[in-house]
Amino acid sequence: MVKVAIVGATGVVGTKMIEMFEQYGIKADELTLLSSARSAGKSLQVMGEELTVRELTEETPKQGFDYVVMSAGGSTSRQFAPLFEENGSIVIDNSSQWRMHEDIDLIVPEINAPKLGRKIIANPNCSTIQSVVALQPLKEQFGLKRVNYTTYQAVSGSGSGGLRDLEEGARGKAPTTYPHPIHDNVLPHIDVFLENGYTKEEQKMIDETRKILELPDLAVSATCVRVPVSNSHSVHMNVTLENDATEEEVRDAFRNIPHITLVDNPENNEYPTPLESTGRSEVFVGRVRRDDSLENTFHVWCTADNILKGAAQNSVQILKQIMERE
Ligand SMILES: NC(=O)C1=CN([C@@H]2O[C@H](COP(=O)(O)OP(=O)(O)OC[C@H]3O[C@@H](n4cnc5c(N)ncnc54)[C@H](OP(=O)(O)O)[C@@H]3O)[C@@H](O)[C@H]2O)C=CC1
Ligand SMILES: N[C@@H](CC(=O)OP(=O)(O)O)C(=O)O
Repeated sequence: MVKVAIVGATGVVGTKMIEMFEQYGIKADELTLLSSARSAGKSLQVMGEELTVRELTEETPKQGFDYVVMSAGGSTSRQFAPLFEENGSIVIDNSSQWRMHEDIDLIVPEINAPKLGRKIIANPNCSTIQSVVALQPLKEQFGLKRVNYTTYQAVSGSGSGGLRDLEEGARGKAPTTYPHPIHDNVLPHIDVFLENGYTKEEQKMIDETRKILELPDLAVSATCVRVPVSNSHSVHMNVTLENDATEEEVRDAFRNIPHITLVDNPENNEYPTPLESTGRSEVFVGRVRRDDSLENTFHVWCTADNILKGAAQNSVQILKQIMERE
């Protein structure tokens, strides 16, 4: 009897998580949907069945779940993930709370697998996931020396509040999630500002890239920007390789990888866009070109569905990876 719980089931990520369970054929004999008191009692359709959402309380972890997938924010994960772990559950956590802890695995299934030292497994930051998926073949074929990211992040990354600010902002309503209007605007500000002048989102991209790619000394920098796009993040990567390559060799590194789609025909106006990435499982790359201002350096443009590959899909892939191993 396999018991699975989804915490944050009513959120933007949680709702997609339910769809991903179906798509990835996750077999649960008992599925429990959890939220805060706000949504408890609500009904959600899961694989043709109506399930009632229940409130997550300190008693819930004692119910003996085998697997728990959490996407309910950092403070909920901080409080509850260890309680689930103590009660024997394997927890896949979508928040940034545990990612950089030394004994916590930070997993992108196309790149690495959990060692399961701890029963909490962290799902990386959304912009980082799509970026490392694109960087991995370059690392394998040419070696990586340096990466500079600039992101163009969709409002769905801020959950239902971000989507509301964009939609209602178009009708002149003041924002409640962002400090400035996002409609007709661009904000060089995602997550909180740190003492070093970077935002936490930028620092997450730097730290998590090094951890996932197992390159602790990789030179990485990032500027993260919120744009008035509903869904799918775009990342511009300026990548310096250890060994030089031609533009075509860099493009070839992306070809024939099932989870990467190369779209790079500028002569026909063909390149990845967030609109085309939405609803798709792969990471898209294109606009590959040499950066003549630095040795062995290339520009790569990358888009992906931040709620799918950046969150729900990656978490469910981790769950499947673990279930198939056990
Ligand atoms: N990998 C990544 O980069 C990403 C990670 N995330 C993570 O997932 C989280 C949720 O994102 P998203 O779905 O977009 O946000 P939403 O605001 O759309 O949804 C939040 C969900 O969390 C639930 N929740 C909030 N507080 C509690 C609580 N105390 N106990 C139980 N449930 C609670 C909400 O329940 P209710 O309906 O009752 O309010 C709701 O289901 C983020 O905060 C982030 O940590 C999100 C996007 C990308
Ligand atoms: N920060 C991401 C979403 C998110 O929740 O990220 P994290 O899990 O790293 O806090 C965005 O706003 O697009």
